[in-house]
Amino acid sequence: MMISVENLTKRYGAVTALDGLTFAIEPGVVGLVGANGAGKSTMIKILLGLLPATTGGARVLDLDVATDGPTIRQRVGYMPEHDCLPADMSATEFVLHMARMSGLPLTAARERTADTLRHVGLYEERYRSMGGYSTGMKQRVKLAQALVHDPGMLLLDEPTNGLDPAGRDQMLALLRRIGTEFGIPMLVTSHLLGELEQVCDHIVVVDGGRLLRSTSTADVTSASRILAIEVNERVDDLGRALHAAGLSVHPAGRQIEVELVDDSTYDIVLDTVVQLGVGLHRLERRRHRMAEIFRADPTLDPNGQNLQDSQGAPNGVAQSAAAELQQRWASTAGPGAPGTPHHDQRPDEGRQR
Ligand SMILES: Nc1ncnc2c1ncn2[C@@H]1O[C@H](COP(=O)(O)OP(=O)(O)OP(=O)(O)O)[C@@H](O)[C@H]1O
Repeated sequence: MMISVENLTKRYGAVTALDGLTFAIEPGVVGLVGANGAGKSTMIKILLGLLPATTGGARVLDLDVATDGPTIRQRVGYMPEHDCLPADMSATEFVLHMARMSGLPLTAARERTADTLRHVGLYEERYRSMGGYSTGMKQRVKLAQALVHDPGMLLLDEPTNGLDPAGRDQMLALLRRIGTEFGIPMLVTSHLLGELEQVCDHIVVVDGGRLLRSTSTADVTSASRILAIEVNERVDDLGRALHAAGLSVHPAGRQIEVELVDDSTYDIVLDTVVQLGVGLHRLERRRHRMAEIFRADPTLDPNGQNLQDSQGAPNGVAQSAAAELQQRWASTAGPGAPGTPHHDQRPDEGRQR
């Protein structure tokens, strides 16, 4: 097991930060997701053996956090959430210092520092003072110092915090590469479920210190029976034509979704696209999204907006918009007819990433 947690409770005076958590996770890229204050940082500090549990316990790489803290911290690389970098040092000086602190001889530490900074994507800038770095560059240095001593596992606290959408995507891709190419298992925290499900093999969801769900991502995000179609023009015409051809059609922003009945559904879609003479940009099976399990069961999701990322509109909005457009395509009046509103954006579409 990479991490196992048993009946773990942590109280700070009257505040219960973790409340009787039990779960076990195999090595891989694992996400710990929860709104701000859910208890993620507390969990990481307990796993590092830096903070004692109030009751219950945990094991990391089969070591007991209560008694084996120093060994855990030798074997695990830790990226803290907050900015902790000395402004007047360069990335090279800082990461080299951390490599030396972890016990590497000077030559090896120099080599590892250069390699690690290159892996995280810091090049010429690595000789400049970190005070002038962007948030993205600082996050990369924090990641590099966690990696430099070749740890057996990583604990990363909010590595995408403060990054713009492009920076988030780059950081997530980097983490995925570290997990798969270098084979380093990791626990990464975020308050955004949508971004963790892109890169994690397993997700643990906490809320108010309690466990909501611990699940393999593949179990939840398996392929759905929905085909997404994107064309270069005349989306409404295509929607009407597919409906007329007998398919169950739903608008989805600039895309159209149809229910996949069997292989003939693909033929109908392709024939219809050819008949209309429009350009086909994309035809693919949708995957389920993890937020759907929370939408399906509101009792699991007391802080839905936080867990659902930026797509957390209530499901009813999607349903009524879909019904309206379904009607529009079924009728001959076409778009623009009175009483046919155009808010055809489903909550899981138009993601601003
Ligand atoms: N040292 C402390 N003393 C008292 N309360 C604390 C302390 N550290 C955390 N808490 C409280 O414990 C709860 C969990 O905090 P924690 O920092 O673990 O959450 P988090 O999920 O990491 O949130 P964030 O992403 O905002 O850091 C919060 O209610 C927080 O206010």
